[in-house]
Amino acid sequence: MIRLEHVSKVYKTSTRPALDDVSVEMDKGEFVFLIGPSGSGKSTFLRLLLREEVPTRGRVYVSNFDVAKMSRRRVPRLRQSIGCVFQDFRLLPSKTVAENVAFALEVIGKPKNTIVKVVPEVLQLVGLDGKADRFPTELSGGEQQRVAIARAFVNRPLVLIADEPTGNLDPDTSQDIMLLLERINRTGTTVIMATHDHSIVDSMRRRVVELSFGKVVRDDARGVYGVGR
Ligand SMILES: Nc1ncnc2c1ncn2[C@@H]1O[C@H](COP(=O)(O)OP(=O)(O)OP(=O)(O)O)[C@@H](O)[C@H]1O
Repeated sequence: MIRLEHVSKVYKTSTRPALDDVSVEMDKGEFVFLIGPSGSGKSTFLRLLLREEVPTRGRVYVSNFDVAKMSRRRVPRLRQSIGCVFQDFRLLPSKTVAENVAFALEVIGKPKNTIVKVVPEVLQLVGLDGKADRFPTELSGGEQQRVAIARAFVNRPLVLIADEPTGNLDPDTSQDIMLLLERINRTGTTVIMATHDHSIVDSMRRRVVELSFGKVVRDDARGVYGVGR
């Protein structure tokens, strides 16, 4: 599903590689935590999957896309197969909950009758039925993140990338969001989550890929955040 082969990334303005000879494979339906200290290369890893950056060396494959080599014209199709959730939610403030989710489908040209059908379904899945007509400012942080997850998932992506999705949430709300990501993972969607949250990683016991100075220094099938540290 996802494969990096000897991937290095050196940004133009930097001497040290952000990623340094990374080879890793993630299968369909896996739930993977990407951990490591600030600056270890997690965001760079995720940006390469989305073709927001291209590697300096190596190959990146997502599903049947040869991501680094594909033409610019095909990039939107790659991005349609990857849903993204961020720490800061990134909702459109002038649109309601339902409109935020619907917008993700409108921009990829889905017909109106499909949108009218699937938006309520996904809002129910994330536990937001009844809040469809609220604006983001009228929601709690946890509810806003649920909208962001609904928006990322409504097109049933193959992969869901979550970059610090619980970074702005309290521990209880974070647990609720993790339950939701687990539920989405159970539908067969591969979930890759970058996080600094020790307790979440320790409680979930999923695959842990740890980066340090751009290298993969650990890859545990059912890992915890820190081993002997
Ligand atoms: N656009 C860029 N231009 C130059 N250097 C960059 C750029 N983006 C990241 N870097 C550098 O690449 C390295 C890896 O950064 P990256 O953002 O991937 O780390 P991270 O693990 O996601 O960190 P954090 O946990 O703080 O988000 C760092 O040294 C960073 O300064």
